Amino acid sequence: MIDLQNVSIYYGKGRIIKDVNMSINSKVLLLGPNGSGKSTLLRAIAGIIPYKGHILVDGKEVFSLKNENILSTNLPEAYVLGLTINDVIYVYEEIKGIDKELVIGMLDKMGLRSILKKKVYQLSTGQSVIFRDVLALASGAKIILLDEPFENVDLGKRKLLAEWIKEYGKEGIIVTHEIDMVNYFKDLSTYLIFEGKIYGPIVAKDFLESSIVEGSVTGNSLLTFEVAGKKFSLIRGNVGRRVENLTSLDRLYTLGE
Ligand SMILES: Nc1ncnc2c1ncn2[C@@H]1O[C@H](COP(=O)(O)OP(=O)(O)OP(=O)(O)O)[C@@H](O)[C@H]1O
Repeated sequence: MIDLQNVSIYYGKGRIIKDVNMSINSKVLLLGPNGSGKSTLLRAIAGIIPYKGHILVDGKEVFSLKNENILSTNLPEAYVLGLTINDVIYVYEEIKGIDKELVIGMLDKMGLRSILKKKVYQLSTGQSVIFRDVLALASGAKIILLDEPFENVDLGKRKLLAEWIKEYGKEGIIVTHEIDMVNYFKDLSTYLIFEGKIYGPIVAKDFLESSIVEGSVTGNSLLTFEVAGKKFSLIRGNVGRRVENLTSLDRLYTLGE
């Protein structure tokens, strides 16, 4: 269970995350446009950056969790040391107990067995994203935080990756700014983030099937949110612009009627 209580995050004097409260005990989507604070929030939940308020993971403040409970797939040491993918898998198996056969099997299914002998810095951007996704998913972790897991991943590989994301880990947050990808997760609860404030949850299917109108709509509203001082509502039916037809999230709040 991830419990955020009055969480604010600052970079210098700028408050990027603004007094967020949310409780998560399943897998959820976190959607928001560029710069809205998605990665910042995820980093704080992972215990990487400081925050104000409380972030409790299964009742414990995230800062107090020991390193061995947390698996990061950032791999900076692997870059510096010139490790191969095989080396990294070996190290994670020895130290973190990840399922080596599962990792290799997943890479195989992605058509990426050939990367095993490559050094981490030799991977293409998409290969690197897939490898890090696979490491996280095969880690056996109960809670998995994924920041843009589909970025630079071929369209043909996205479906399989989405299936694994649904299958592995009991709880977690999947961050994306791609509305298209929400189609793979129609049953999941979805949170929206705009200008550091969280709105939701709304079921992903309802989100896709809703229309956006400007202003606060009572009665018919699935979710109301605020961007730059203006209120917008997601409503059922085909009154305004359908969310599923939008290509990107920044258009969501500029299309109010
Ligand atoms: N280290 C930092 N120092 C100062 N400001 C930062 C730092 N990292 C991020 N920011 C700022 O915080 C805001 C939120 O950034 P964040 O990376 O969390 O956004 P995001 O929602 O993940 O965006 P994207 O979809 O583009 O990845 C942005 O305005 C960004 O410029």
